[in-house]
Amino acid sequence: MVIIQKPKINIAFQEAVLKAKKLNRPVLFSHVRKIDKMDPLFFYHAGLPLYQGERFYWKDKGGETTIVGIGSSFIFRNDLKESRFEDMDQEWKRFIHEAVLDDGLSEAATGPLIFGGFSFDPSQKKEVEWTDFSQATLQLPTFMLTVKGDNAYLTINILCSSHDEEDIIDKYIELINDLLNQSSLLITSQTLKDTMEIAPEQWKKTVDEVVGQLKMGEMEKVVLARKLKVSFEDSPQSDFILQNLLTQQPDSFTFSLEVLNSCFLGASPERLVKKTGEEIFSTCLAGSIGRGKSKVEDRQLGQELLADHKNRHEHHLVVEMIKNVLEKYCKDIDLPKQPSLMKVRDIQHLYTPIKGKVSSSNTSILKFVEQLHPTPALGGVPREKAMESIKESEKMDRGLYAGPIGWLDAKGNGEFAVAIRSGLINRNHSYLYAGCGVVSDSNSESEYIETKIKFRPMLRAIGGHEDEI
Ligand SMILES: C=C(O[C@H]1C=CC=C(C(=O)O)[C@@H]1O)C(=O)O
Repeated sequence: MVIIQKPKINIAFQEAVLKAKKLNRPVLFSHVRKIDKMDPLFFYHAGLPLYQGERFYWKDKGGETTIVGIGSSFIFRNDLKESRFEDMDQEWKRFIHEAVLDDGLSEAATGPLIFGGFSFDPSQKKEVEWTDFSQATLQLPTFMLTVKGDNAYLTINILCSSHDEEDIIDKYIELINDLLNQSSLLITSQTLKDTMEIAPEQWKKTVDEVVGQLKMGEMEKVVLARKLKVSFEDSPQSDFILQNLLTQQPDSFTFSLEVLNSCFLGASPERLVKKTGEEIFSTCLAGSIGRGKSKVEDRQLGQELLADHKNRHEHHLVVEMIKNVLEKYCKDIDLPKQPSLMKVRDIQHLYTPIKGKVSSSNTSILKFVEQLHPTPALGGVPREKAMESIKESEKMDRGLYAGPIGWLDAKGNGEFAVAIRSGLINRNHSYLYAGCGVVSDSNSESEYIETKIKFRPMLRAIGGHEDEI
């Protein structure tokens, strides 16, 4: 059963081949077509086993856009500490400038785009479990499904060389049809062997020490994180975890980035930035409390959070910083005066959305990512001192946890979430991460409990139970 029809190609393809000849290097040919709607997870799963280690999944928070990539036509990596955002932006611009786009549809989130993540702190000493990732790792998928509302699109990205024949496109279409025809959504679960909190007592002591420094006025806020190590009988499949995240955390950004033998995935409530033409959206999310067992208790907890001085202070620092960045590049800033509540399954947060209009619409989203990361929701205030404190006191490599994860297209539009409520799968192990904002009146025991709550979404999704920690 053929699912996707062969295109009537195509002058554009011939143009790409001619360009490759002239430039004497491969040139990207990108073709987009509308297809019948399908389950994005089915598409992701169809990438196995051929494209194991070369897949990604992205669903935005409102569920308006889902983008899934299988196969990697090109992988952009960067390990430079200071300039990774700027370099990535330049490299992508150069690459896309030479490309030949056959995208008459030209819808956002279709056509050539790169998806991936940036590490939290490139100056942190890399731990072995993060070996497969660079400080910036973004994939240009070979096959990409975009689902927006009732519409679905397939993008095919081919790196053409001078001697490619036109029928290469037919071969790609045959391949994707074969993969889809052979696939089913039979996803196997996995058995957890062991769950281990890494040095929890030491972590509490560290929080106390940092609180001491905050009281002396050395800093205003530091976000401290810790990790859980989980062992499995066999190497866990990201498909299973992703399926769980999608059903268990429907109101979050859901992402998966498979690279070689690793997969980084999660369900984050926090947008870092979205850019659509001149419109910029960001989110201030900081200050947390659990969910109530009843509606009444839940509402009471929410009111308690809204009135809590410590949490309001933590939140205010994030609002100020994001506002300052947006004011540098945008006009018509829209910022509510008071935070509201964002409720997800296990936790509720203080939440302030912020938007503006960028003065120059060809400013790439990566400019905003560079300026915003890390906000004080993940780093602290002042930024540099807090980053040093995190590096010194956490004694772990956050890797992509708490970093920006998302996509950008040929026009520099896109969306990045903050990769929290996330974890890394590496062979038979999984590493889950959770952190919390520490201010001068923080209490280490309450912060510890807060991180326990923040582990829950991933722990549940990998097949574990919250009582295990
Ligand atoms: C650092 C995390 O959460 C951040 C985002 C929202 C609320 C936070 C808080 O209340 O501390 C944190 O700043 C995490 O989930 O690992």
